[in-house]
Amino acid sequence: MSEIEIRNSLSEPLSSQVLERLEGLVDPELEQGLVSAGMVRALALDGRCLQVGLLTPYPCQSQYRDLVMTLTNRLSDLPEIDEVECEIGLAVPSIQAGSLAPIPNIRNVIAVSSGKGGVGKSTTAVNLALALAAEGARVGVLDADIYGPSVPIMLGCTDFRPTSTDGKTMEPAYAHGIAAMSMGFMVTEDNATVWRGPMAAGALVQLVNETRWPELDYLVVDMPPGTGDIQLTLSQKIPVSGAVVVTTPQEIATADARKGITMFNKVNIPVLGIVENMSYHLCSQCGSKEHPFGTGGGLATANRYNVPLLGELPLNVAVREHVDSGNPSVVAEPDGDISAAYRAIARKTAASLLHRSEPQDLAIEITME
Ligand SMILES: Nc1ncnc2c1ncn2[C@@H]1O[C@H](COP(=O)(O)OP(=O)(O)OP(=O)(O)O)[C@@H](O)[C@H]1O
Repeated sequence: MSEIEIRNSLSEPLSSQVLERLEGLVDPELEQGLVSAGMVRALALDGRCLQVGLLTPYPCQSQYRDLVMTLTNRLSDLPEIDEVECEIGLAVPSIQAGSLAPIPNIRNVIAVSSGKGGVGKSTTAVNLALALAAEGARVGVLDADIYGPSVPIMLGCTDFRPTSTDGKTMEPAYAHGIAAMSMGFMVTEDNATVWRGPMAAGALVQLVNETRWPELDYLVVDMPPGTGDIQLTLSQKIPVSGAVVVTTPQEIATADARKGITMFNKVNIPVLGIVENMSYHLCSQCGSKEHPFGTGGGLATANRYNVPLLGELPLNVAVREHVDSGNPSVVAEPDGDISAAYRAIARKTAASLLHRSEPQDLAIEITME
């Protein structure tokens, strides 16, 4: 990460003592001390109150409270300090993997893909998008699954029809605090299924470019399943910053996930990690953990390609019921275990994007904690 200037009005030796303590605090996803991670931006003393300004480069709002508590504990034993005030802001850098021009207003595009159909790619994409938003980011979702667009149902906006105010671009739908665009808003499934690969890919590229996206930290793209021409064309025509590969644990699914990783490697798109869906099932009778689709396929694939395993989701009837009703688990049960698992995946995905590429520019926004 590039050298970052700290607005520091503390005098020595207090300044060194504070910086040393802040460096001793290691961000769990960036695996660096707060100073080396570039998160410490401002230090000032107002009487005996130490003011600390932090900026995180990835969304992690649910971690702020713990961070502030740990930080306060670490700093308040210094004799000059009675109180610590902490401001935390989010500044997501734009990561561009290839030579394609960025889409206006969109800092990062994250593709969610699966080698095999039916593994829960759309469920993961929608929950990942909502989890990134729940962690503080500005998020949109593009449903590129042209032959089976499920995002309108999953976000509960099937009746939405795009309109245009300038005759050139379409307004996206807004649901649960995120922007969304889907071919499902415009064509019926029956129409789309007769489209050939190049026509479908062309229509999707047009859809992404002709949507009036608001300012977004992340656009999550729910890719069509598989690794054929349409997926390859999309990966080459949309400036994807990184890809998440969804799989179930069994061999037949992980074999297809491997094909997905190979495809992204071929087009130089960093694979941010693997999500293993339907990893296990908790028996509703006795609570025991069962593995209907085997174990360890996601981890083995992650290890083989040296990419992170971003998380494992259980096979849980609530996950299906939530997306079927247009209220994905992250918004239906924000304090539940499944939501926590998706939020952890969101933080890891965003951090993986930082690990795998060099940031290019930074937008700064400060909020009060
Ligand atoms: N963890 C889970 N637990 C229970 N049901 C799930 C889970 N994940 C997904 N499902 C259900 O499995 C079905 C397939 O999921 P989804 O549509 O997300 O898969 P997909 O990989 O996008 O499929 P397609 O290839 O058709 O696009 C849906 O009915 C969904 O509700």
